[in-house]
Amino acid sequence: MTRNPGLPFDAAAIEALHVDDSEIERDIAAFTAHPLPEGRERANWLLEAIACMDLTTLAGDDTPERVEQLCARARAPLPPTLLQALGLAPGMLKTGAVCVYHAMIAPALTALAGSDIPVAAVSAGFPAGLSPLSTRIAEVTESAAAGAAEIDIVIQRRHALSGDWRTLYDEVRAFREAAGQAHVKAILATGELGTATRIARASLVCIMAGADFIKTSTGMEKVNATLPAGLVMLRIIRDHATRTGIRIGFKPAGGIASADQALAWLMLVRQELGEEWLTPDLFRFGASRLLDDVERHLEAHVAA
Ligand SMILES: O=C[C@H](O)COP(=O)(O)O
Repeated sequence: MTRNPGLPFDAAAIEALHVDDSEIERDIAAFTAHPLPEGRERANWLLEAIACMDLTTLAGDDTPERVEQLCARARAPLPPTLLQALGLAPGMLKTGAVCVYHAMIAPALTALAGSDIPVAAVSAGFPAGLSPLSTRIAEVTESAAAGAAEIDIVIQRRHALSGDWRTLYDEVRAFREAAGQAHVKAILATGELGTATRIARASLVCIMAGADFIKTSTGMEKVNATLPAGLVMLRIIRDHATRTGIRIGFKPAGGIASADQALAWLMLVRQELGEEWLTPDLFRFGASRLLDDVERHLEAHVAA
């Protein structure tokens, strides 16, 4: 996975960003008019969705046993018979990562020992990001020290809502430093940011501050991952890659529970960034329920 070195804070570049909400809605309407892949192509994309999935459990009643079961599923996401029917050898398919709260990092690491599946931990006051900055930084430090290879930090929405981009930049930069060698995914909570321009600016600020990935949502907002918000983020990632040559990852998360939703996200990323972005290094789904529906659709494909 590539590391984002970040850029110095650039107020002028942030203020210069304006995105027309109606233009985004229009572009999404045109995109959704295209049919989704069918047949074997559809099955192949669904397998890619599994490989790019951060298989997630973020519940107050999580236990080590539940996390062990999740990790077993991350190692072997589909039943052997289905895998075989799809032409894949045992062990050829795994999820991109397992995503848990800090308290579940240790059981996840134990359950994933010997595999190369990374543990991602949500952090920085997840899901609202409203605890003191020192507490949020310490949480990131502790999760990295506990062995999380990826840290999903949430931004404090009020900085974006009030246009305090410097404070947002400084905080994400501090999380980046606290994460050490771990990769940082910055969660924007786009459903709470209100406008396309704000989503674009928050995306750019997190990228400037050194986020390796930008992620739509925590899964806990009233509005989670939406295609219009995703489109805005993808275009910021594209512009950044054009200007700097640095590839930032993208993680839609929250409410993505059906195979058709997953396919739509994959096709949107392919349209905006190209197929080279559709690898676990640059693209992840954050999802707690998606795998069940993807499995059902693959079973139906094999049975057809
Ligand atoms: O980061 C991942 C999200 O919390 C997952 O949301 P979900 O439970 O709606 O799939």
